[in-house]
Amino acid sequence: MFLDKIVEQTRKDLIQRKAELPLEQLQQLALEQPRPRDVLEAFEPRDKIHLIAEVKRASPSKGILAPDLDPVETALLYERNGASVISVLTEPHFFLGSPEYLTAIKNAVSIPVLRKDFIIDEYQVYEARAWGADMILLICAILDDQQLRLLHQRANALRMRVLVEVHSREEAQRAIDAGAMIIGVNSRDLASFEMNPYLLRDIREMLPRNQIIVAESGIHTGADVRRLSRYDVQAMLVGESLVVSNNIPDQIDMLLQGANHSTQVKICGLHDTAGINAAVDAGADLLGLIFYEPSHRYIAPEQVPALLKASQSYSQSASGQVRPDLVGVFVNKDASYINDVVEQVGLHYVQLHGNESPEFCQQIKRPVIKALSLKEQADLSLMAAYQKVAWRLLIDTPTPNWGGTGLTSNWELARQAAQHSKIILAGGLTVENVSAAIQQVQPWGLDVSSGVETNKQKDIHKIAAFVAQVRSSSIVGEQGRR
Ligand SMILES: O=C(O)c1ccccc1N[C@@H]1O[C@H](COP(=O)(O)O)[C@@H](O)[C@H]1O
Repeated sequence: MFLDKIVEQTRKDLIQRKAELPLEQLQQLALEQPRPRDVLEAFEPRDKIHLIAEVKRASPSKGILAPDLDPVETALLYERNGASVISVLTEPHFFLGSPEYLTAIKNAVSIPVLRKDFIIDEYQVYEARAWGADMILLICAILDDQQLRLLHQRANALRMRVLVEVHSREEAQRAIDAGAMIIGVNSRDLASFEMNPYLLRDIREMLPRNQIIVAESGIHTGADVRRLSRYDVQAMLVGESLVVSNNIPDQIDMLLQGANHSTQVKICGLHDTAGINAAVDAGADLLGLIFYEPSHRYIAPEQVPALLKASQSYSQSASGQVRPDLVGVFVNKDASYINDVVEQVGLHYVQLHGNESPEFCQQIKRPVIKALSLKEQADLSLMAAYQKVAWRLLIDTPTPNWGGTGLTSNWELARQAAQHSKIILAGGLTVENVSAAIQQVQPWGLDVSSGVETNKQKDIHKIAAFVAQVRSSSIVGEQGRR
């Protein structure tokens, strides 16, 4: 197994390095270094997704990636184009990294530098500092709790920050217990190299809101980074897609713009396979299911698992394509009922479209999208209380039927709301008006139902056209799609 192999090799290498340079001398070198750069400051502002750009020539899962890569030139290019931190592989056998790269890069750039390696011994923590690192990586999978704490403390004593990498709920809990302030969720299993694109979605809720969360591995496309915006991470660590790119500035721009300025699309009121297939194929980000009986779009919760299974594009999504997230829409239902449906259906988000109070929102076991109807300026004050408890606010048209009426909402009020919060705009959106809505309101996301229907049935052509129109109207479209 790769992890065993690399740890064994690292132990062998360490015996030699310790013989060449005893720990006491190394510690002295580490202490003589200028104070590390401020990593936490590099991740400001916290509501932006920052880039940790990696200098990597090879990887054991992909082989040689960039044989001719110039580490310093590459790092400088990363910095010039908006990276917040540079990650440098120092492992020589499997990643073709080197300590010299780290020191040379540290001397060339003015942003913090991460030593990316398989650290199992405090000797390596002192090495990192002596070579100029401002931050180290600690991988939960190769450390027990005691080692994790000890190495974390050693790094902090040298004023370095630590990126603690996890690949499961258990490891995430261990990272939290060890006091990690920066937690990296690696979608790649380092034992099998298998990717789990849903890992971040599955464990994001258990990660503390005030910690810095870093998404790691498999970040290539506009769709990949748009997903990160849904999981509220503060940074993404990207190596491969940068070093293999023939235009690094454009690739960085696509990643940063996509993560921070793309528009999410929710296709709502889906209740048949044709509609679900069309929404998935079009590249919708969120699929909405209406659990409000009076609606013609109502679907019974117990029917949903079979429906999703029967929808080929959802159940057997093409390789590289990640399934959209599921949103359940409820109107004034009991919290216990909603929480049961969440489990039964496997919902990722709950949309509350009635008179639910802020306190009610807190009883829901998934992130809440709270729908608000803004009639007049004064209604904007409603936002403050809900903003604290809801994951996103959805601005819809005020109507007696709660929603899904095809009536356009007040875009001017929505525009003002969008200045304070990441809002989802709903109500009367169509392929014809959606570009203007994006331009005027600049919402985080869009939600459409009536506008992609013909005769009250989802229209697969309208769904495709709507999503395509959003992608071409947003600052960031689908460039970079694999
Ligand atoms: O679509 C419904 O039937 C519905 C019923 C009750 C609450 C909300 C409902 N839909 C929401 O309405 C908007 C879409 O509006 P439009 O049809 O595009 O005008 C969206 O938020 C749906 O979740």
